[in-house]
Amino acid sequence: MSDRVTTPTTSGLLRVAVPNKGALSQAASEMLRESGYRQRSDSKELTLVDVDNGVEFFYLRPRDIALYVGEGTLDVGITGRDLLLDSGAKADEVLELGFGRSRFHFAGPAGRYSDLSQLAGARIATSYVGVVRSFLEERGIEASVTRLDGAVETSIQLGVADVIADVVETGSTLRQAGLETFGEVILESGAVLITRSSAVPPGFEVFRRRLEGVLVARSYVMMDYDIESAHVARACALTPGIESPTVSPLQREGWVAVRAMVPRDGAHRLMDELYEVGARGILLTDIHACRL
Ligand SMILES: Nc1ncnc2c1ncn2[C@@H]1O[C@H](COP(=O)(O)OP(=O)(O)OP(=O)(O)O)[C@@H](O)[C@H]1O
Ligand SMILES: O=P(O)(O)OC[C@H]1O[C@H](OP(=O)(O)OP(=O)(O)O)[C@H](O)[C@@H]1O
Ligand SMILES: [Mg+2]
Repeated sequence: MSDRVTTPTTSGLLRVAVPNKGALSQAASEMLRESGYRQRSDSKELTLVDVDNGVEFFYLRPRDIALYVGEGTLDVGITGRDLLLDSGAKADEVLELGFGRSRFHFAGPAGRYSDLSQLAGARIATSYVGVVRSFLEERGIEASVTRLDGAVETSIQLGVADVIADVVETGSTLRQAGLETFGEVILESGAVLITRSSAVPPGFEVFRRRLEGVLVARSYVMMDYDIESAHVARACALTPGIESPTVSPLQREGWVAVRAMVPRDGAHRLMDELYEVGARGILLTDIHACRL
């Protein structure tokens, strides 16, 4: 990152685009709040300045965010990978944010389609024309693609399309429409942080590190325990921490206290294993923020 070019912004504030509504909006604002930034309290607010943290937030449609960032109008954005790819904007994904995960699929009436070769000559409805066209082109499949704004599942029932290509999360919308996916996943999506790698704005690294800190804080917990010095090596092998565990002497002769960050997943199993090797007073605590 350090070899990237930086360009000054006119206001001196980092200009950040945040989804104003939809599937990514709430989780994006929550993550920013956890990163120490002010967030709007009213969903009608369109912009918000956080002078103390050197950031100005613009609440925009997630589909438009990649365009603003790609053109350099805004410095940074949070949007979906599928929307970034669909836009063809010259913005780059720099961090996956761990929410808004979905898969992009072709789907048709249950039982009718099983293979992508059946797409040849089909009428495909989608809100993601860019993604679908490049997928078909790469495979040399000729089909007609129609752009719809949303609720694409209904287009088949209405006779406008034979097949749809859309975001699938739980699959319940497809099921309700009597549709099922077929063929390989077109792409795996999720919320991502984007910027222009060719012109990284000042203040971007601090912003990225704050969000990364939240990701780490969410996926790790702090583990503390006491153990006899004779067993500490075995215990530390189970809890190596990020750099290395902290081992401090206890008042009680021959015992030490150990502190290490451990992955949240499997932390309870780890507590069982630590108990087995002699650890006692084992505590798990949440981490609220972190810089590694
Ligand atoms: N269950 C979901 N439904 C829709 N989008 C989801 C879901 N889960 C994650 N996403 C992601 O959210 C982004 C699209 O956001 P959203 O659906 O809110 O926008 P939109 O379809 O343009 O607007 P709206 O649905 O409010 O008209 C995409 O990146 C998409 O992959
Ligand atoms: O697999 P599921 O959990 O059912 O979620 C997927 C559905 O959610 C989104 O619709 P959205 O509510 O954004 O409406 P839209 O289609 O009008 O964009 C998406 O377009 C699918 O229709
Ligand atoms: Mg939608």
